[in-house]
Amino acid sequence: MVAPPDNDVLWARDLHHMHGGTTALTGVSLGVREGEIVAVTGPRGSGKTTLLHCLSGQIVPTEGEVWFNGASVHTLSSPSRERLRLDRFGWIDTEPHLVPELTAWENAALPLLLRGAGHRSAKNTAVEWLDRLDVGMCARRRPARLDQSQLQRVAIARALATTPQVLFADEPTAPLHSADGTQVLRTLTTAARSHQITVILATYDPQVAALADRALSLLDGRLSGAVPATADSSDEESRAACSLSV
Ligand SMILES: Nc1ncnc2c1ncn2[C@@H]1O[C@H](COP(=O)(O)OP(=O)(O)OP(=O)(O)O)[C@@H](O)[C@H]1O
Repeated sequence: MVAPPDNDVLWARDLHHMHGGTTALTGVSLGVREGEIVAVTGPRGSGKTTLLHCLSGQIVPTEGEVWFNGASVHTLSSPSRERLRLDRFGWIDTEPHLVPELTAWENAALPLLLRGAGHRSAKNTAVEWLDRLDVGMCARRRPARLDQSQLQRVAIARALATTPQVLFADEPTAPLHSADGTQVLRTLTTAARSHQITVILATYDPQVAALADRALSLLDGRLSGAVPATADSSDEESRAACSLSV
């Protein structure tokens, strides 16, 4: 095995992955620096979700290596990968997947409680993040009483509450309408920048990718291009505006 470069928080070499008989990734290599926001773009079925699952240790690639902070992930046992995900990574899915019996703040506090945080401190942190995501007023409501946008904001608060070293987001704004999705994403990227959280963001939407520092493009499981994401001046303005409150 070849050790990764020192300045990459995440590094993958020659990833191949098969789902049964379907090839999902073919020879993908990449490095991500600490605090970087990287968009993984590509059409449906191009391998974005599979790449995020391999990088976050949810699945072990059929071939290839994944390294986090200079340590190999692909050789870890399943419980060690689970521990790594709980301690260092955050995950935002397309669907929020909240626990229906818990209130919004209890959902947002859950990863902190699983890490052993005290009840009061976990609640305070969860409520702070709900406030930042404009759903503080929903803190005591259960998921059944929240709309789609509020549910996804709670899921994002839950992912950010632990201040993960790397946050993986798989089409996080797909269920939201365009303006709401853009606003949620700007809040997420601004929060990540101000807390030095590395973000790997899968999206098929070029406007979403434009909020990242850099975009990688997948096609049929292969990296087909790496381009600097082009943020326009209104994005820069909104980043500055959001940084005041997040
Ligand atoms: N669990 C699975 N079983 C069988 N094939 C799968 C499975 N998951 C993904 N695939 C296949 O692997 C390929 C890559 O899928 P993947 O979900 O990673 O792509 P994607 O770019 O994230 O697509 P989408 O945007 O639709 O989620 C596709 O051909 C898909 O049909």
